[in-house]
Amino acid sequence: MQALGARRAFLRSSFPCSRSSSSWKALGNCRAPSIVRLGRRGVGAIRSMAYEDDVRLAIKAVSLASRLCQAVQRKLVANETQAKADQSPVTVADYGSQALVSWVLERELPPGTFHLIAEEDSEDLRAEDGSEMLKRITQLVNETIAADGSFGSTVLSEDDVLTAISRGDSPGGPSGRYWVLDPIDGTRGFVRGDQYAVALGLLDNGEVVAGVLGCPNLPLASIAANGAASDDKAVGCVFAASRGAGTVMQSMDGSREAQRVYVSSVDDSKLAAFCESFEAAHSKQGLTANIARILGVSAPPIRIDSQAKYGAMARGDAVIYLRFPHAGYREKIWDHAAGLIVITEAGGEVFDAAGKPLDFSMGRFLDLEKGIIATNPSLRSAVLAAVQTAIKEEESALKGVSPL
Ligand SMILES: Nc1ncnc2c1ncn2[C@@H]1O[C@H](COP(=O)(O)OS(=O)(=O)O)[C@@H](OP(=O)(O)O)[C@H]1O
Ligand SMILES: [Mg+2]
Repeated sequence: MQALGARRAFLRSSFPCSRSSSSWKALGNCRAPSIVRLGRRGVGAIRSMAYEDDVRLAIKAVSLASRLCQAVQRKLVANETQAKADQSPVTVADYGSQALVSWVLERELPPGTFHLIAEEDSEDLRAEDGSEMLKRITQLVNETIAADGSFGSTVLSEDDVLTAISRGDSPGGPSGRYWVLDPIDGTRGFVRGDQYAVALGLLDNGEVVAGVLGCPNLPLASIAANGAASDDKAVGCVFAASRGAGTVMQSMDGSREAQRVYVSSVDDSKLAAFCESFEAAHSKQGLTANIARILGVSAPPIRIDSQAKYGAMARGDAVIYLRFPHAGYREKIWDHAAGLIVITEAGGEVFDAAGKPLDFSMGRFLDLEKGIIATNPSLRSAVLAAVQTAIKEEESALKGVSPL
């Protein structure tokens, strides 16, 4: 059995102290919180300390998985893609990412406390024709662990990899702690060579309390549609947030220090930029264009795959996020858990088309009213009103009657 002291020692050796002045870095100072340092942040800051170790561990797990994904994306070969039952592409990286995150969390968390809700399962890999892919995944996982250097001479067997992937089958629910993982969110973007995210959230009694987004292909510089093109071409961002502690962004390779990021405070919707899914099949782009028209938004939409959108918005690249899946689609909690807290801790709000908060307490799915919206508090009521007007117009058009 692993002692808690040993776990803390691992986390500290994995995330050495930093000299940054950001409040997040204060959490990494390897000292107990003092009442003086908490200052006016008060109870919020105290609550955040409850998830300090969890966030460090999540950053470690997501960073490892992001490195595996980045390596695979850079040399993606055709035979590493197979069709899932729903026809979306799944690659060795999806499985490798899930295996790594699951393995790291299980290894470091106190025994009996690890529960994971994750997108992939191991069924296809256990079938006879999955054996080549399993071999390749195991090799990738072991290469990533060896290159990291902080796990000694650990080597995972194929069985270890299958077990780690299978751990993601938790049903979730309203009580207890659940980790929520999308090992590659935006698989289509990943395969296309565009944006994707490794998204890991933590639920405590049905609420998202911490989240980390690894965005290996996202530029560190702003991608705002109307911003000047940056000379900074570096990519690879990690966003981390926990309740009451704010959101930070750091570079994936550790070359740039973590900095606090904030949702834009723009309060005139005409000056707002909005982001949405890259894939028209994933969100109604006609509806979002109408919402933008009602709001007077003139900037073109920023279309990016995955929860990289939430990360980009958390640092101010866009101030409105709109997602309206076509009829019949049920949202999964792993597509929004990490992104939600990255946005809310950066000062934004996330809600559905009825203005209600998202409910993560009902298992693997979110049941919500028609869509997901994020923006800042100043724009909330205008955006919600525009969404509701546009939905009414859409419904009327479908019925062939005037909305008035
Ligand atoms: N039909 C349909 N409608 C709505 N959403 C769907 C649909 N199919 C898939 N998905 C989910 O969308 C996830 C990708 O997120 P985005 O839609 O934001 O990105 S993208 O535009 O697809 O690139 C994507 O996440 P991954 O499966 O992890 O890639 C899916 O969970
Ligand atoms: Mg996803």
